[in-house]
This record gives sequence, C-alpha cells and structure tokens, in this order.
Amino acid sequence: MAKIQAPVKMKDVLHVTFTDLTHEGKAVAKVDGYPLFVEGALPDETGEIEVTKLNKGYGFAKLVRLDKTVPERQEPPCRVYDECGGCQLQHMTYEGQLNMKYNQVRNVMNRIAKMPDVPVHPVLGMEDSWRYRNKAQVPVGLSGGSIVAGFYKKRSHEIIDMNECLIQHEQSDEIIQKVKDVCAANGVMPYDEKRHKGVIRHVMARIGYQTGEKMAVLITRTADLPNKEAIIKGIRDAVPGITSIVQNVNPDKTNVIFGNQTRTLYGEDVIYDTIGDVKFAISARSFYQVNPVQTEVLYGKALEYAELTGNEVVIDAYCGIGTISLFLAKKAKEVYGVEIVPQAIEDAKKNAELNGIKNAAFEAGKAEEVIPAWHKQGIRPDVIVVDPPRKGCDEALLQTILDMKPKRVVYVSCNPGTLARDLRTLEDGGYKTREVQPVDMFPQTVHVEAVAVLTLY
Ligand SMILES: C[S@@+](CC[C@H](N)C(=O)[O-])C[C@H]1O[C@@H](n2cnc3c(N)ncnc32)[C@H](O)[C@@H]1O
Repeated sequence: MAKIQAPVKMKDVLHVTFTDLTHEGKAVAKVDGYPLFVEGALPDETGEIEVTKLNKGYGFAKLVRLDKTVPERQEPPCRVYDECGGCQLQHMTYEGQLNMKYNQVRNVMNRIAKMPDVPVHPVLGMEDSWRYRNKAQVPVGLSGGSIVAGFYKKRSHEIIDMNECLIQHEQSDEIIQKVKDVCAANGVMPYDEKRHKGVIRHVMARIGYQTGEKMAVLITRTADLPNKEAIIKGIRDAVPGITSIVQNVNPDKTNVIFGNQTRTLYGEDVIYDTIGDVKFAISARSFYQVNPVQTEVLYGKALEYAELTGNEVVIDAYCGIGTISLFLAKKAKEVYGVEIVPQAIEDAKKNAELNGIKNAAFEAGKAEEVIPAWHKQGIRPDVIVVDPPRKGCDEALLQTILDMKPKRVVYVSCNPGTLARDLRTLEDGGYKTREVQPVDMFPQTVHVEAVAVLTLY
C-alpha cells in the first residue's frame, strides 16, 4: 500500500483554528494546506484536536477541547445529539445555520455554476425550527431486557432509546412510546437482527399536520402479530384519536425497512393532509414531504416563479405523488407529471381525483425517456418544473428541455452542487438564471433545498 504523505501523524494532538464548514457540517482545520475534518467545531473557533484518520489529500480528527468559541455556538438542546447523528447543526444557532446554508448555495453558484452575479436570496427559514417533521421511523430492539426504540448510534446498529426527538412532531414521539409500551405489555418480542428472530422491527408514526390525523405503522418480521386484538385496543386507548393502525410485514434479513405486504389493522388505509388547498391521501408507503410548513413555502416559490396565468402547459418532471403538479394545476391550463415509481403515479392520479382536478395527467417512467416522447407527440410546455433526486437531472432530460424551449424553467433542488452543475448546462444552452431562493426544509441538519428560475434569453 502506498504511504500517505501528510504533514501530521495519527494521534497527533494539534492546536488549530477552524476556517470553514463543509456541506456535511464538519469544521475544517488546515495544517500546512492539508485539511482535517472535525465534527462539533465552527469556523473561527480555536482548540485542540486529535488526528484519527489520514487519507491522501485530507484527514479526520476529533475535537479534544475548544479554547475560543464564536457567538454562533449554542448548547445543543437534544440530550443525545452527540451520539445520534440525525442532526448535525444543533451546536449552532438557527441564524448561524441559515447563514451557513446561504454560503453553501452562494459558493456553488460561484464555483460550479460560474455565476458570481446571479442573485441568491437569504434562506427562507422557519419561525420555529423545532418539531417540524411529520414522519418518524425508528428501529425497535432489546437492551438490558427491555424494549428500546430510537435511532441508531452514529456508524453502528446500536439503538439509542429515546423518549423524544426534538425535530419530530410531539405526537409522533407519543405514538412511538405508546406502541413500544403496548408491545412490551403484550409480549411482542423486538426483532434481533443478528439472530433474525423476534417480531417488531420498526415503528413509523405519521401525522397529518393540517388535519391532525395520526397513523401508526408496525413493521414486523412475521405476518402473525401475537395478541393482535389486544395490541390494537392498547394503541387505540393509549393514543386517543388515532385514525389508522397499519401492519407492514418484512420477513427478510435486510436493512431495508419496509416489506411488500401491508394490511390495515384499524381505521383507514391512509391519513389525509393538505398543502395549500390541495388535499393528499397518504398511505403507509407513500412518499410525502416531511416538513409541511416549509413545503408550502417551497411550492409557493415554485408557483411564483412559474408565473402562471391559466393558459400555460406545464411539465412537472420527477413529480413523486404529484404534489407540485396538483399545486400548480389550479393555475395552469394543463399539467403533465412524470415519475419513475409507478405506485407514486397511482397516488398522484388518486390525489387528482380526490381534488376534482381534471387538467393533470401522469405517466410512470424515466423523465429522460418520457419527456422526449411527449416532445415527439407534440406537447409544447410553456413551463417545465424539475425536482430531481440528489444526483440532479439526467443529461438527456436537460437536452430535451433545451430542445423544447419552454419560456421558463423552475428548478427545485435538494442538492446545491448538482443544481449549480445543471444550471450551467442550461445557461450554455441559451437560458438565463434569474434568481435562486434557498429554503430551509430541514432545520438542525446540513440539508438545504433551493429553487431557481430560468428564462430563455
Ligand atoms: C426530490 S423527489 C421530488 C418529489 C416531488 N416533486 C415532491 O415534491 O414530493 C424526486 C423524485 O424523483 C423520482 N425519480 C428518480 N429518478 C427519476 C427519473 N429518472 N425519472 C423520473 N422520476 C425519477 C423519485 O422517485 C422521487 O419521487
């Protein structure tokens, strides 16, 4: 193995000044130009670190102590913050987090998109940056003879028992605790992943933010749920107003959470929620945005950028269950949504029906294959909205957008790096990026969403 050339050695203890924060929330300290990544520190702080890993060109270190801190530092409110890994920025004030996210978007617009002059607006943050998630999904296990449910410890499968998670809806915490208690009282053994024995593997709680509806999903290894009737009654008694109790069976030895078999044990198969004035039916397996407050902010921006007057043909690429499509349909002439997951397209069609929306059509398939086919069929969009996964848009789709020449392109992105890359391609093809609006969908974590609008030159 080639020897790694680095100006530091393993276990060296060094005094450093932190200069930067990566998109993963790690502080950067440079020693003779060699970057060391350190969890828990912030830019402009100084302190001692111990080197833990050396790679070619960069390494890692752990924080030993800080001797100078910055005003952006705060005490993380969560008691398991250091162990859990679900959040990465609780040691930073919310204002600091929003600045960090702004810088992240600004930097990629300069560095990757090569657009130093494009306006990037301050991040639209939340008034209350806690308790925003509408879906919690936690593993269940056995520890010291008791049932535990919570999150995996960083880089391990050891479960941290948690009574509360400060970014989850309070009622999700309640559902998880009560399901755990009811399972314990009824002798339902937690899943043991090493021996592939036991029954209950995960619990998922879902809340309709606007409707208040509540769903509990018990993910089990076996289809047989011991003391099923007592469990249903126990959960109904312990969680007043619960509208849906569902069992999903996953018999496989796998890290994938859900199995293929789902049955409703009590109440409805779905819960309902609304975004704007569009109502959505959400089943145990449906994809649905997890931050309902900011989803409205994000989609509101997309709608504003689309500048619809009622006469436009709109394509919504990567449409999921049709959330953006249906949100836009009321202001457009026609909307066409495409999404790779057939079940999501089924949900999109049902949701269109549920809302009496007749001018939205959906097709399952790859955006980069279906949209060129639409082009050949003569569909001429005025606006194309894209909301791709983290890897960004497929090149063939970007080329099709350039061929179709819609007046406006609205790009919703969960990864600023690939957003910047794709904006550059569209600019090179004749579009101009007018502005970029970052939106904080995931406070306390490093993730940032952004929406950009482009028009034909
Ligand atoms: C970031 S999500 C957006 C979902 C939706 N717009 C929303 O706001 O709920 C990206 C979606 O793209 C879908 N997807 C991934 N690759 C795709 C492809 N090649 N063609 C179409 N859809 C794809 C995923 O299944 C996922 O639903």
